[in-house]
Amino acid sequence: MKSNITWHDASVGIEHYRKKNNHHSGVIWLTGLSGSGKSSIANRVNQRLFERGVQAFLLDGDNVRHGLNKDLTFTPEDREENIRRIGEVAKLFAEGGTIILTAFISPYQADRDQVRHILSTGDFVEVHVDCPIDECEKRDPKGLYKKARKGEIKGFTGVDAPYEKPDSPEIVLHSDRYDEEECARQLVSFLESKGWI
Ligand SMILES: Nc1ncnc2c1ncn2[C@@H]1O[C@H](COP(=O)(O)OS(=O)(=O)O)[C@@H](OP(=O)(O)O)[C@H]1O
Ligand SMILES: Nc1ncnc2c1ncn2[C@@H]1O[C@H](COP(=O)(O)OP(=O)(O)O)[C@@H](O)[C@H]1O
Repeated sequence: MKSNITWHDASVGIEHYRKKNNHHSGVIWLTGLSGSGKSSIANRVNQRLFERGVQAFLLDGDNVRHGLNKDLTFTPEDREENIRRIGEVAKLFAEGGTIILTAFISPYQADRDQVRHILSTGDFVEVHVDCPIDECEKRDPKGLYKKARKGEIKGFTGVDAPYEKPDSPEIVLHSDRYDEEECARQLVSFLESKGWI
């Protein structure tokens, strides 16, 4: 597979982009149950960064599954491949100087670790959007828990498929205790404290 493929180093690299943008670049990886608030929080953070002139971009679960990953299902193997591809895409964005926010359930620690390890140390921020399943189920913004409880969706995360909480995330957002605005504020101030922005 790997033979006949040559790596090309570009003359403009990650440090040039960072210098031009005047901020760090890397991957802000939000993980959590469906309905925990990943998309809402990531969207607000992206908006805040944009308003500050930061080169930021949001990759969101449902949208990626409509395009790049539309061939993938929700088996453990396909979720792994989903996260692997997203990780590679996120890495390219980071190399181009962007702060990329991703909002995927990404239920397996090993898959999240794999993404962490393809990035340079410190360039991957694992964000646990922590919300108890009963609260997620109460919100049920897309009616999917209802369907899963009725058996109309099989292998739904938190119902009949696992969610492995992050072992050591860089930050935990308690989206059951704090509203969207406050969770977004906490994440932005974390990025400030790390000198990313
Ligand atoms: N079986 C099953 N389990 C979990 N989620 C399901 C399932 N089927 C469809 N959906 C919808 O797909 C969204 C999750 O896609 P992800 O790409 O984030 O999932 S994963 O990271 O590969 O596990 C998820 O979106 P969010 O609610 O935004 O998390 C659901 O809307
Ligand atoms: N603190 C909070 N953070 C994020 N979303 C919240 C919060 N409190 C309530 N919500 C609501 O919960 C729902 C979460 O949906 P969504 O952002 O799509 O979650 P996910 O992407 O994790 O599936 C939205 O309707 C949102 O308005």
